[in-house]
Amino acid sequence: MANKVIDNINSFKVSNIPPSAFYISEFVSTAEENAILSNIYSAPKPKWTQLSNRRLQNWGGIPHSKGMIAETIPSWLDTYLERIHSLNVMDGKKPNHVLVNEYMSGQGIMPHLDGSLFYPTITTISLGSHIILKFLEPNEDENEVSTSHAFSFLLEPRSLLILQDELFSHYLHCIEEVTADILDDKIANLNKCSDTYIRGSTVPRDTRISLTIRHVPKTTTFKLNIGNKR
Ligand SMILES: O=C(O)CCC(=O)C(=O)O
Ligand SMILES: [Fe+2]
Repeated sequence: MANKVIDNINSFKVSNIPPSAFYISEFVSTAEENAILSNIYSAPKPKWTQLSNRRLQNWGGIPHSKGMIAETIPSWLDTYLERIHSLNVMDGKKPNHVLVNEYMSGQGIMPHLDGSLFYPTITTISLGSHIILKFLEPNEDENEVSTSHAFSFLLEPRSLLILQDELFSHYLHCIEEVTADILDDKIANLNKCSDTYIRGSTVPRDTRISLTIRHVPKTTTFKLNIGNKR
């Protein structure tokens, strides 16, 4: 299948929610999905970092508040950074970092903000399984930290999600630790998903790999002075 042609990103904007989210279903083809998954799963074991509820891989370097020592991103992965770069959603900056997260069915991620280190655009490619990404509004209560469920996105396998503005900086996001998702009224992008996903139905989860693709500022590269006689 040929690449999806995207000439106007605004036609992918998710409506009726605060700014800004763009959702592109079938951003990568099934053949591309299989190729990416096979490259991720053929990485050596030490490439994985095991957390208590999921495991991850870093590509492009380890981000740090002082910057990042840039590592070359292999071409099987860089293709997708180029494809996202061509959408021009990062102010001309090329994405240079990929966080791979693996979630088995029943695994998730706690509510969080991604933090100011990353340029305020997050892009996520989902592979292998759908998932529901929940957005939580922080409540203005000085005595108690609490949130309320604002809306959700259904992230289909092979889709791309782009988050900016308040969806980056104000609303927390999380993935619940469940083995099946109910497609409830809170899902804001269902009209942009395949019609196999029917509102009200329950969809079992499989293992999902996500690629969170971002621009990390302040990168440096190590320069080796080999044979430098003085
Ligand atoms: O897997 C996802 O879609 C979300 C991952 C995430 O929120 C993060 O890595 O900060
Ligand atoms: Fe996040």
